[in-house]
Amino acid sequence: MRLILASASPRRLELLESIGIVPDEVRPADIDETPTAGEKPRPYAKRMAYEKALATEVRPGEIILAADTVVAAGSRILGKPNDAAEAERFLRLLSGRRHRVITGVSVRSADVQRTREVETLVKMKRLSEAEITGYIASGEWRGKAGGYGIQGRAAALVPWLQGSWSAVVGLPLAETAGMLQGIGYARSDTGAVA
Ligand SMILES: Cc1cn([C@H]2C[C@H](O)[C@@H](COP(=O)(O)OP(=O)(O)OP(=O)(O)O)O2)c(=O)[nH]c1=O
Repeated sequence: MRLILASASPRRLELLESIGIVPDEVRPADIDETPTAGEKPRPYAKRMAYEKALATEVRPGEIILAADTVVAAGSRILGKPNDAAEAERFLRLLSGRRHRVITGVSVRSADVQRTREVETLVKMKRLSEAEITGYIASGEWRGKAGGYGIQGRAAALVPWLQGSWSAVVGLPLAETAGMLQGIGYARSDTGAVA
């Protein structure tokens, strides 16, 4: 089986490789990411992962893997900020609060598609003005849901989380490995030990 990672996210590729799963090809999916009216973060993340996998052509012998990560502040969906001002608004919204990070994952073969979502509770400390300014200046908010990356400087802003760290970074590894196995992908397909 050939594994096709339908994602442009460098984090997802690194996470997969960290558990010995090396995609044979990376084929990013381009879909409309607009939420439907009143759509809640959890169903939205699941739908996005489903649609990314569905939008990617699958040939016999291939497995498509796609994911989508959003930050939820209450029922508000925080995606990737468009600019520094929006990233700053997101940080102010999350400051001192518990919030949820939801990652949808979808796997698809020529015969079947399975999709699920994983939710993690994250506590962000109350941020000082200096912390907000410094973080925005670092540029690390770019391309990251909610405007922060827990794998970098923002680790200093998150005292705890409950759930899956890898899901926050972009791919819940235990769940993804299980889903890949369930759809017929063996790690030995990559030459690594099964
Ligand atoms: C919350 C958080 C998100 N992120 C990243 C993971 C995702 O790359 C990104 C959310 O954007 P996504 O839309 O999920 O993914 P993407 O646009 O980067 O890539 P693709 O759609 O092609 O798969 O936010 C972190 O790296 N660290 C974090 O702590």
